[in-house]
Amino acid sequence: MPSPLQMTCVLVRSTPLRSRIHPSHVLRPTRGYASSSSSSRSYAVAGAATAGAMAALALLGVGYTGHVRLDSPAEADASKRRGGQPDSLTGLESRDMMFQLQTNDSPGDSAGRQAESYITMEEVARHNLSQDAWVVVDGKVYDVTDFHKFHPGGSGIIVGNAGRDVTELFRPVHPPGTLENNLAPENFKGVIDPKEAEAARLAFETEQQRLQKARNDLPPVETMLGIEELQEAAKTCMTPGAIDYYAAGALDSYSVVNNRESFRKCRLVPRVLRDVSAVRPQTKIFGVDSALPIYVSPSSNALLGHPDGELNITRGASATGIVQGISAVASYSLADILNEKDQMDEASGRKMGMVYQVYFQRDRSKTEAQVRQAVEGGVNALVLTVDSNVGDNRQSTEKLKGSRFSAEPGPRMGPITETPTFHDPSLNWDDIVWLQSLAQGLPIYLKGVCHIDDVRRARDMGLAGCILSNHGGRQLDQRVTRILMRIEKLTDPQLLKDFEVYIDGGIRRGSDVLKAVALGARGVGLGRPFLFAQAAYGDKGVIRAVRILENEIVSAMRLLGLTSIDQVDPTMIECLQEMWK
Ligand SMILES: Cc1cc2nc3c(=O)[nH]c(=O)nc-3n(C[C@H](O)[C@H](O)[C@H](O)COP(=O)(O)O)c2cc1C
Repeated sequence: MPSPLQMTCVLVRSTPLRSRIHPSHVLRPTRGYASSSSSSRSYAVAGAATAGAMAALALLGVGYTGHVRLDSPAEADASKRRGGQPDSLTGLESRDMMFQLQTNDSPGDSAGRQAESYITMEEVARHNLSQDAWVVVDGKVYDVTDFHKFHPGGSGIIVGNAGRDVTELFRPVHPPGTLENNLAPENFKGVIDPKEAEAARLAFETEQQRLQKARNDLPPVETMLGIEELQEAAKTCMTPGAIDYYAAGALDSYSVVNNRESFRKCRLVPRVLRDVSAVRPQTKIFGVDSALPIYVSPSSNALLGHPDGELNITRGASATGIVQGISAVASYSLADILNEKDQMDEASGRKMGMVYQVYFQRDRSKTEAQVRQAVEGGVNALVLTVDSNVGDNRQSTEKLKGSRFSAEPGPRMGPITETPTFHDPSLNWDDIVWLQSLAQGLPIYLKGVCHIDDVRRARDMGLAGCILSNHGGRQLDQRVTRILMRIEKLTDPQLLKDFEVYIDGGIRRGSDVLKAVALGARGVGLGRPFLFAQAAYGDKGVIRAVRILENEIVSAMRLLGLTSIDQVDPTMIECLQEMWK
């Protein structure tokens, strides 16, 4: 007969979208516990870890089926407080992910001995350095010292929050199983005092309730009339951290502001007395038919704004006939997104356009695996981003972390002094040949180019095109923001003959799109507008954003005397002299 404290919890995921946890990644709380292996300590760890896992998975909005024996009064009470059933969890159908927590230790009945085994937040706070980094997620403590260097979202976000409870930051952007897939059992250090965990859980829930209410109170999506209005609406139902992640620019955000300003400093010159009864804004982007000369610029962490994240964008892009760019560090896996695309293609009877953005990782085998998966998955083109070979340096983000998580100045030096270990800083032109060998003939575009000589070199290497971009002002601040001037210089008919140039950054109106096209762009990318739109209204927000832009593009085309996109030409734009200074 099993001991009352022999617990087996088997949780099985209900959606097929996420990746499978390998049996070797099963979390075994007792093995990883930092201190002694006394049974009372092991029990405390196992019990709280089980409770924490349940709460975490439920809060992630994922349904599970399974069972758990919670025979200790403390566990039963904790479960009741969470509104759960003390001895069973039943739920949605089971499919593809299994998460097991097991311990066979004998009971320890002393509350004193249990408390002894907890890790305090004070102790966690001592591990706040890049060479000694612990974090708390759902009341459990993890040592992420080795892992943070390889974090796809950058080392800085982890090191900047080392020594703290990161549940609120972690949960919205990581699918279940992330910790188990990336950390060894030894990295699990134990659990924090349930009182402290409870306080963190309550704070999290209060914030979730606030956000849910704000989401319910959003005005109907049809009332949104402009991209910036959509963005502002989204901010009302996002955490300050999420808003900052989407909106922030590097250092002084000079480039973010100037991306927007540069469009305002150009004016359109209409032609009159032309029959504009039938206007066709359609064009080809990345070799694919597109309803409009716009595409979704690949951007990470859509999940931060909405639980369906990038899938919202896939649905919205498919419904409106525009191309979706997938970030190499998207919050949903490429497999999930391709799966969603297949479903949308089947439902609509046409194939949506999709391009995959590549980062060169230090571990080339990972880059190779991603590229192969994208090519085999049927994407239309590869976009290699070449402007991000260091970690993020967003000052507003650093400040926010400080105020939200600690009053202490604490060492937050990740982004500034750490050598990035995810991005390969040795990336150079020779590597392009390697990417070409993997691409199996798919067109490759370079994203993040500004200098005319780099554009020429890309063309000479047989690439399909370049995206003139400063990464939405998120990388090198003060990087050239007069990108329209650059593109004008590119209106060398020979250069643009067989080579496509795109532009992104600060495009918020249909007139901005036409200005870029007038200066020689094949099309334009938008990053933040789609992130925010889906954050507020899911796929409906994405569709609304496209409809807003479509409406503006078509009406501007009529007013400019244009019936098709190829009629837009450089004589229809004047840029203010100050732009060229
Ligand atoms: C939150 C966020 C995440 C981004 N992630 C990526 C990324 O993973 N890869 C990439 O090439 N560009 C990324 N970008 C840059 C966008 O692709 C695009 O260049 C930029 O957002 C365009 O500026 P806009 O936001 O003003 O439209 C990101 C931008 C934002 C705002």
